[in-house]
Amino acid sequence: MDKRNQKQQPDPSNGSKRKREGCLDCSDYFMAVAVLTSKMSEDPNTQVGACIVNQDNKVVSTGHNQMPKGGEDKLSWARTGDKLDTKYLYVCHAELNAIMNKNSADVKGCTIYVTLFPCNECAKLIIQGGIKKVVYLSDKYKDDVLTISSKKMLDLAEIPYEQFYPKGAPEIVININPN
Ligand SMILES: Nc1nc(=O)n([C@H]2C[C@H](O)[C@@H](COP(=O)(O)O)O2)cc1CO
Ligand SMILES: [Zn+2]
Repeated sequence: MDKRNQKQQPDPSNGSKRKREGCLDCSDYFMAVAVLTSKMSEDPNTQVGACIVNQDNKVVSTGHNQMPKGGEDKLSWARTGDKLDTKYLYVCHAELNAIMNKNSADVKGCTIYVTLFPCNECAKLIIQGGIKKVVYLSDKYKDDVLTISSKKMLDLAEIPYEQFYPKGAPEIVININPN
C-alpha cells in the first residue's frame, strides 16, 4: 500500500512491546466478571457470582444465585422462619448456574472464579464436572459445616482452592453511560 498520502496517526504504543499501563490482568478480569455477574442476583442478603474459564483462558460460563425457573416471583428470599418458606431449599447457587450455563461441551480442566467459597453441594458439581481449580473471593462461611465438608471433598479430589488477591488495582470502575 502506498503510504505517502496517509496522514500520520499518533502511535500510543510509542514503539514499545510492553503491555499497556493499567491493562487488566487476566485473573483480575475473571474475578471482576464474577463480581459483575453477582450484581444480577436478586438475593437481598448475599449476591454471588461465578465465572468459569477454560485452559485457553476463555470464559465459558457465568452464573449468579437465583431461584429456579418458575419460582422467580413465587419463592421467598427469607433467611429465617419455617424452613420450607426460606430461600435455602430452593435457590440455585451461582456455581450450579455457571456449570449449567456453560457454552462448551463440558467444564473439564476449567477454573472457577467465585465470589464466595463453594458449599458442599457445589463442591460435588465442581469435582464431578472435572473443574481443576477454585479461586474464591470471600470465605465468610468458613466455620459452617457446609464449607468445611466442601473443603474436605475438594482436598480428597486434589482440587486446589485459593483465595483471590488482585494483581492490579482492587477497584475497577465501569462506566456504561454512552456520553
Ligand atoms: N458458594 C455459594 N454460592 C451461592 O450462590 N450461595 C447463595 C445461596 C444464597 O442465595 C446466598 C447465601 O445467603 P445467606 O445465607 O448469606 O443469606 O448465596 C451461597 C454460597 C455459599 O456456600
Ligand atoms: Zn453451593
